[in-house]
Amino acid sequence: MNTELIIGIVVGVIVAILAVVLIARVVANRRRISLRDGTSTDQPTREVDRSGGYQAGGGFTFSQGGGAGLADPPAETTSVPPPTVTPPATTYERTETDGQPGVGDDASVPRDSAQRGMKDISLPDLDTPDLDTPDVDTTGAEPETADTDASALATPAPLDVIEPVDGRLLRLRGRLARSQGTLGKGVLGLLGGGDLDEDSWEEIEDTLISADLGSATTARVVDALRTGLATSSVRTAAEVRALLRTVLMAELMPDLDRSIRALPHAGVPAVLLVVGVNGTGKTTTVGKLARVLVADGRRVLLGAADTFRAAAADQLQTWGERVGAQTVRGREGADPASVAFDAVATGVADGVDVVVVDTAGRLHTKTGLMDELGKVKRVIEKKTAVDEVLLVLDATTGQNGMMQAKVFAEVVSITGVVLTKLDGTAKGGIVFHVQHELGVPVKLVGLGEGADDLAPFEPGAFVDALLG
Ligand SMILES: Nc1nc2c(ncn2[C@@H]2O[C@H](COP(=O)(O)OP(=O)(O)OP(=O)(O)O)[C@@H](O)[C@H]2O)c(=O)[nH]1
Repeated sequence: MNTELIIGIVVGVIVAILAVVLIARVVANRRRISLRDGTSTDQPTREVDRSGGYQAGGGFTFSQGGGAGLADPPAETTSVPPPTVTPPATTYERTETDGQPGVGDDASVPRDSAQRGMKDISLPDLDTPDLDTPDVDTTGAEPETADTDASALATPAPLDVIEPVDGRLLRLRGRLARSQGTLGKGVLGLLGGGDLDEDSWEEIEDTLISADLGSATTARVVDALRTGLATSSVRTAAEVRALLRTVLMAELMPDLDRSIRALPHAGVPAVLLVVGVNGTGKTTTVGKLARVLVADGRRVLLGAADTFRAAAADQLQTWGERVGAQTVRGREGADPASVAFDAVATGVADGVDVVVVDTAGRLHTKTGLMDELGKVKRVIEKKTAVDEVLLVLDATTGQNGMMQAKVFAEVVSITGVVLTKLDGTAKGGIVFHVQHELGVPVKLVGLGEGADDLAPFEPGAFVDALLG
């Protein structure tokens, strides 16, 4: 046997031994992963921000639409540096006091209103000549019973000063602190707590489910974590955190277009329809969004198509007066579609940049909701396209919120989600769930009752806040 052959055999044996050792390590890692030999999660290498640390780096991004549901990319974008103005403490009446809002049979009647019954909700007569009128200002079209009133800047209320300067999101630090507890600390604690056997993985699954990630997302996250831990040399708390961050980021679909289609196009205003169950924060969100748009130099008109509750229109008008946005409202109990139509017609005639229409979500059957919202959208579209349909979901309602989302998604084509009250829940996981279920991005988050407590949703900042 010559020397070369011997060397070849020796090298081959060494390579084979190394391969066997490597495979054995991977298999062993899959079975048992211990993080004890690294830095413990009890002693994190980075300083934990107990405040929650939700700090989106950028501002709001607006784009041109051209009709809700169109896949065209935005033609123009602009960023608004977030204002730092500290708003006056403003609290609005909570309409639900005895349970979570819902759609269908579980939707409860608000204590302050029962003005409009289901008999008023009928399918629209799309051939109504008034609604087909191309320009309400020249023809005097007045659809149905709208009896609208455009109340504008003439109101005596002083305008809010909304300064488009940095700092808004810094002020929102700490609002997600409770979410961290469950998702971030919970999962990181389990991952770093010692040997990961099947019981540990079940606990991790339970933690993710209880944070409202939903079963499908939870299964994917757990699978990705198991694979990541088995195939990489993750040992320290920092490495575990980095792996969890990567896995959660991937689940948040960071590449989705989260710009708000609020810029005018082809000489007509952008139209945003804001929908959702009563009490989720629709009117508040419309008001907060109007402030951001006005701060960006846009002329904004608000449409109070929530005619179910008189206080809702008052509330919206107050927001409008504070920021200098015109409000078109109807009389109590008026046909919401007519009010929406009048608002959009007024916006077109006045040459505003964006019309934001607030709607009622207080309907007791899915059919009623479908009739009303479908009608509102169709009637607006007789005037111009609806660029954005924002579904407002209350993050504190958890799975009930998901059920609402599905019902609304069946009724109108949702283009974005606003998740409110994230400041008051340990269930931030609904962000993951809702995006996967609806296939539309969470675009905005509400992090408090204050006028400036609305933030653009940024996956990276959100995950960082969850992980602490
Ligand atoms: N903590 C917190 N509260 C919020 C947030 N957004 C709205 N709210 C509060 O939620 C309550 C309901 O808000 P509204 O804007 O009236 O809700 P709505 O969906 O318009 O309700 P209806 O007009 O009854 O259909 C109010 O007390 C708001 O201040 C948020 O992001 N965080």
